Amino acid sequence: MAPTVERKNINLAPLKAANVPIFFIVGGPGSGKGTQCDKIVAKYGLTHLSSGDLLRDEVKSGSPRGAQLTAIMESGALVPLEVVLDLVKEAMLKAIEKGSKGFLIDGYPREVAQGQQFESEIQEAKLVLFFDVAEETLVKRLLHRAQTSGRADDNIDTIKKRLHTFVTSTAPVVDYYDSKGKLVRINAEGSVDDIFAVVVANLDKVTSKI
Ligand SMILES: Nc1ncnc2c1ncn2[C@@H]1O[C@H](COP(=O)(O)OP(=O)(O)OP(=O)(O)O)[C@@H](O)[C@H]1O
Ligand SMILES: Nc1ncnc2c1ncn2[C@H]1C[C@H](O)[C@@H](COP(=O)(O)O)O1
Ligand SMILES: [Mg+2]
Repeated sequence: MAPTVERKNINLAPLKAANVPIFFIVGGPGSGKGTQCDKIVAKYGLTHLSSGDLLRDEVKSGSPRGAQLTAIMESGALVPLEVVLDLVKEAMLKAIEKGSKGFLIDGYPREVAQGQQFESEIQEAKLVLFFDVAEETLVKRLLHRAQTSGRADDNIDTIKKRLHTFVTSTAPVVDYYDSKGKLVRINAEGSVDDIFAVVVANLDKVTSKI
């Protein structure tokens, strides 16, 4: 049963007024979103917000909402839109207070409605970076990560469910932003550095300096 979602009345004015660039980072589980975001942050100084990390922090906080999230995340399903969007908004506002010059929203949107709601309430994404990786490679990477990550969802059963969720719910996000001319499809099978070179070539096209 989805958690009853208490909506928070979040004042977005400071975020909207800042009007900083926002990039959505999309890709299957294990596609390298976090890895590439770390490198983008080091080069451009943007703020990296991983929706998965924000949810794991909420779980760690011991809040009643966090307890409900654990079961959903371990099942490989998506957390309700309202929950994850409120967490992202709150984190963005905190970062704006600290002078953020822009955002990498990693792991969001995971369904088209998420992207539409974010963009209607906050602002449009400048670009959507999609890290395109074959399922076989994703599974190999996640099973390797499982050896050290300690993540409850890094196990073959949950990995398979997360892959199914990606295909059914998130793949349409790729088509949606492609149809809007916002998608950058990046073959992310190669080395971290080779992929990052393609990321930089695309980010530099959009903003001479972010
Ligand atoms: N280009 C690459 N080649 C090989 N391994 C990679 C590459 N990019 C990332 N990895 C490794 O694959 C695993 C998953 O990477 P990462 O955590 O960045 O993916 P993610 O898309 O953020 O995954 P999740 O959605 O599960 O958070 C990590 O162990 C990472 O070190
Ligand atoms: N944007 C999201 N919407 C719904 N659920 C989400 C979102 N981002 C993360 N989640 C849940 C479902 C994922 O399997 C887990 C872990 O996310 P990850 O980006 O793989 O760390 O959290
Ligand atoms: Mg990640």
